[in-house]
Amino acid sequence: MKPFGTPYSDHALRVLLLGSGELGKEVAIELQRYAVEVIAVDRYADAPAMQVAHRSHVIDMLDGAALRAVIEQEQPDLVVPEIEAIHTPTLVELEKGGLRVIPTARAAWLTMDREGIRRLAAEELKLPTSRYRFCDTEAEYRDAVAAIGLPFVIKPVMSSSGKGQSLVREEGELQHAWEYAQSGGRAGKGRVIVEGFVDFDYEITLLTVRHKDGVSFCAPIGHRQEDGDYRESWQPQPMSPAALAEAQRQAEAITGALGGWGVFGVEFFVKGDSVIFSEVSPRPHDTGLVTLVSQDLSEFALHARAILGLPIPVIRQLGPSASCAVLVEGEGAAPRYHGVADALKEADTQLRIFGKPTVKGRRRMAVTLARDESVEAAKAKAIRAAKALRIEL
Ligand SMILES: Nc1ncnc2c1ncn2[C@@H]1O[C@H](COP(=O)(O)OP(=O)(O)OP(=O)(O)O)[C@@H](O)[C@H]1O
Ligand SMILES: NCC(=O)N[C@@H]1O[C@H](COP(=O)([O-])[O-])[C@@H](O)[C@H]1O
Ligand SMILES: [Mg+2]
Repeated sequence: MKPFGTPYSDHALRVLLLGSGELGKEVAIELQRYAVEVIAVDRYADAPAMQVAHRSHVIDMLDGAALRAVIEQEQPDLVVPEIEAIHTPTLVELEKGGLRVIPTARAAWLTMDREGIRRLAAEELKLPTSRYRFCDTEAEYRDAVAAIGLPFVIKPVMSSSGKGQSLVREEGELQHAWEYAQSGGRAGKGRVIVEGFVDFDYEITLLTVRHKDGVSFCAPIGHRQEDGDYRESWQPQPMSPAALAEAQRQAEAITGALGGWGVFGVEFFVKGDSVIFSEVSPRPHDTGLVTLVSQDLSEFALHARAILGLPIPVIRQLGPSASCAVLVEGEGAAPRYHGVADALKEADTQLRIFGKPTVKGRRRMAVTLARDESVEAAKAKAIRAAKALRIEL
């Protein structure tokens, strides 16, 4: 890596963020602390990370030509994907020509699509997963359902935050779930995965950092999901030593196979001592927002250090902590936030408002963060803070 430089100069260390949501905003802030020049890209203007970046571009990141053009124009030292929905074959091509993609272009390519990562995890690495089938047509879907049985989960192969995802418990829900998967994905109609429902005691994200000196794990993060999207997360999630060791083994296997440097959010279902791999993000994870208060180095600070080739000698967990996502539903632009003072009145409480410019449907707009004597108390406090907020559309 070349020396650290000065933004706006010809020797600036330049990072191009592909995706500029709430997670990218925190990564941008952490990179700015090292005077890295940050260029934020997303599909719409005034996205959260664009508001703290040195400059920004609005492009369709699924358009290979548009993606190539912005990278050629900006000549970044590092390209940092922040979402899945990117034309990753273009990143693979450009990497061959010397472009550095975080963690690797292959990792971004394999995880943009549920099929790539599921086949790597289950078929190559033999990690335990739910039963699964991929289908392109409604007839194949009906066959998959017959093979896998009820209940099952259906998801578009390209989607995140639960978009297009349904849990199907009864025959009568089959048709609607198929139609929702066809309309709800980020890249339009097409292929879906049908997964057998995993009956778990709890689920975790194991933040795994691959950096110049090896692999570090954060304490496990527990979370609760609704409609495939996270509502609360907490750290540390209590686990048996056997389950934690097994989760770490699988996380090391999957992140090692993906390679490169950076933070990975490895998701598992846990029942007793048995640990089932679900999926992995080769980047900071939404449930990891809790690390903004639960660790001395948040997942965003860790990502910045890892990708810049800096050391991570220790990660300090600061005690029981929680985060609560603040969602709004409706339609409008430039929302107003009421009750901020109320949300912050309790000790050890924090808030991040992302500054998303518009809402259409349901959207995560902010997160509350809290620490307390126990994970339960921290969670209750973060929920109270979130309830104190009112978003006016
Ligand atoms: N096979 C399954 N069995 C049981 N629960 C599941 C299964 N698949 C998904 N879920 C539930 O739905 C949640 C979201 O699923 P998943 O992580 O695959 O979706 P996603 O859209 O990729 O979400 P994100 O991008 O936010 O991680 C899981 O955290 C879990 O609670
Ligand atoms: N589970 C993935 C996740 O949380 N991704 C985060 O949400 C943003 C998209 O939000 P939006 O849908 O409100 O634009 C992404 O840019 C990323 O920060
Ligand atoms: Mg997930």
